[in-house]
Amino acid sequence: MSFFTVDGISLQFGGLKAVDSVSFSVEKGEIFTIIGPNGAGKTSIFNLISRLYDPTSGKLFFEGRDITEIPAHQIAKLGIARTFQNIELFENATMLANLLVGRHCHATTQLWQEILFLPSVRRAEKEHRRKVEEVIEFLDLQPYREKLIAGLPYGVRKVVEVARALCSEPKLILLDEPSSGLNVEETDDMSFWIRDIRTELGVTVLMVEHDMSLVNRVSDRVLALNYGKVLASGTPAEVQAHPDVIAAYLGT
Ligand SMILES: Nc1ncnc2c1ncn2[C@@H]1O[C@H](COP(=O)(O)OP(=O)(O)OP(=O)(O)O)[C@@H](O)[C@H]1O
Repeated sequence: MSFFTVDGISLQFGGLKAVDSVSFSVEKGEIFTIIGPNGAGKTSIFNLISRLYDPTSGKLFFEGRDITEIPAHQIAKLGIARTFQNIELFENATMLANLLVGRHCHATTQLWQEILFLPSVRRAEKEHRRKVEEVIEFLDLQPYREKLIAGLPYGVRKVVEVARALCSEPKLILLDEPSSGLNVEETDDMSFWIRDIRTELGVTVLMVEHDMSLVNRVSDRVLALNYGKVLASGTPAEVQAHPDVIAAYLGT
């Protein structure tokens, strides 16, 4: 069985099939990208995987386990983290505080233990801080540790969003349009981070992306969607040469 499998999943909003019987599998260590024109259903698939939406039909499997009915708050604990297209950080908190929130799924201490500040609480805090510092180092975010998110340039906030997801120590990371809003140089940097996340941290990457230069540089395999349905899947070159994909992008 594959590392992660989407099996015949559908999502209906009233009369609209946003996702229509989509199936695909991601292998451990892959960078797998979903592409498609606006409204194709890409973000809806991410929202299904992170369990923000319940599928109308179909199943999701992670490491051989059926996760279709796992509640959203337990998904991070299983080892799946995500970023959002429109950056979801606490604007008026420091970067460090935002990254510590990313450790929430590893919280093991109870409120009463925290009030008494028991040794177990101090040990857990040290461990959270150690992990967060590792991620800060990995993504070269040292200069921004104590800065408020609201004061950071957009390109840095995009990297902090990735950092927050990495702080939960995921096995699978979902990146929703990591290059959106970035300039060419920042997109270049993002492509290096994505490859390093796979190569150095061993995290499997499932990404939604519009920038085809980034898609071509980092993806092992690509899945193209339109109107909620799979048009083609394969290597980036195979998918982009597929007549249905060309027609969807040209709007013919
Ligand atoms: N909460 C919702 N209620 C009703 N319709 C929705 C909802 N969310 C998405 N849709 C519709 O479902 C379809 C798929 O939307 P989705 O956001 O998944 O597409 P997308 O491929 O991510 O698009 P984009 O590239 O523009 O982000 C669209 O027709 C959209 O209007």
